[in-house]
Amino acid sequence: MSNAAERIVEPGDQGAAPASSVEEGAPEGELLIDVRGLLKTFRVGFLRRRAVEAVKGVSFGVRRGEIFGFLGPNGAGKTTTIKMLTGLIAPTGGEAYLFGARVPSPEARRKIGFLPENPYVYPYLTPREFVELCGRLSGMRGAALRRRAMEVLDQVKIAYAADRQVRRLSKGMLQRTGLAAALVADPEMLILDEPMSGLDPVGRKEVRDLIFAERDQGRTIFFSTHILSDVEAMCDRVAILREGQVVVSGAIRQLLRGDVLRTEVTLAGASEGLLADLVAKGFATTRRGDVVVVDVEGEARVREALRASLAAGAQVVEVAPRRETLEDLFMRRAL
Ligand SMILES: Nc1ncnc2c1ncn2[C@@H]1O[C@H](COP(=O)(O)OP(=O)(O)OP(=O)(O)O)[C@@H](O)[C@H]1O
Repeated sequence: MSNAAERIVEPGDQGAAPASSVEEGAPEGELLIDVRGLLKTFRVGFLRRRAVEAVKGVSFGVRRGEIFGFLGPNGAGKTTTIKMLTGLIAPTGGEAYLFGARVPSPEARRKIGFLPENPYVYPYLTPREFVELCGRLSGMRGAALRRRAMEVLDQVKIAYAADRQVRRLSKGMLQRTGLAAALVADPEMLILDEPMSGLDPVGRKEVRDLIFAERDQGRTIFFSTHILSDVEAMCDRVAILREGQVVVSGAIRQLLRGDVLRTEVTLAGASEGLLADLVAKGFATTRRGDVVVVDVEGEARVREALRASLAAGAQVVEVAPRRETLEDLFMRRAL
């Protein structure tokens, strides 16, 4: 599929920085992140220097008020791109702008709350001390800082451990402390590198809700992940990265095919004879407990599967149309 709101980059296409980092047809709005043709090559090895092209001409844009997902498998270049955006490392080529200022920009950096991939939190500080320290580094002071620090610790549900030393916290608790630190200075935008990592299912849901709540408060959120369902459930727009390049970007609603791709027909009481007949007719069948699921492509084939099943005395438990998911798109485009 190709439409105006989707940009597809062919492998090897590392041309000059594009004139616009946002795909045609994307909603209007102030561009808070504007990445154009960003490149990063690392030199590795001591005696024989080898080049690792981590980011090979990445472009995308994030508008004010969006939740933007930066998606890609391990090693795709997400963290390297985020490090360049936040000024932690210098690009080898290309340009990136935050709030209209070319990075690295200390003024733009002050408007951002950043959660690194593995937040380093001083082990002998407590979450309260660490978050207050981050607030002080952002110019906050006194009672207002103390109040705000407790407020964000409470928001990320770590207030109960506010005075425990960080070295005694679990990975998920550390992640929450890092999130509180990103929020403390009331930033206009959050840049979160793998915010759900290390969290259990309840923790993931809480962080998802927190991201929605922050967006409702007017914050823009850019986060990286390799978890497709998080992106599908949360993001307005995405960029999918593979081997250092954006392979697909656009609005989730426009990227996913709205039409029915497949239908799953669930049968109870399907005899071995019926299963053999369905397989002979070219249907894929899977036994799940005491039911059988028949995977059907195309409406005419649904009727054929249903006719054969009913004629053989099976009971139809469910007929479920399946639309394209982000996982399907990812498989189609990113692998
Ligand atoms: N400092 C470095 N020196 C050499 N190579 C590096 C360095 N940092 C990253 N890389 C390489 O760059 C590539 C991209 O890594 P990066 O960490 O940006 O990927 P990622 O998409 O964030 O992956 P993950 O989801 O596993 O965190 C990888 O091949 C990685 O080994």
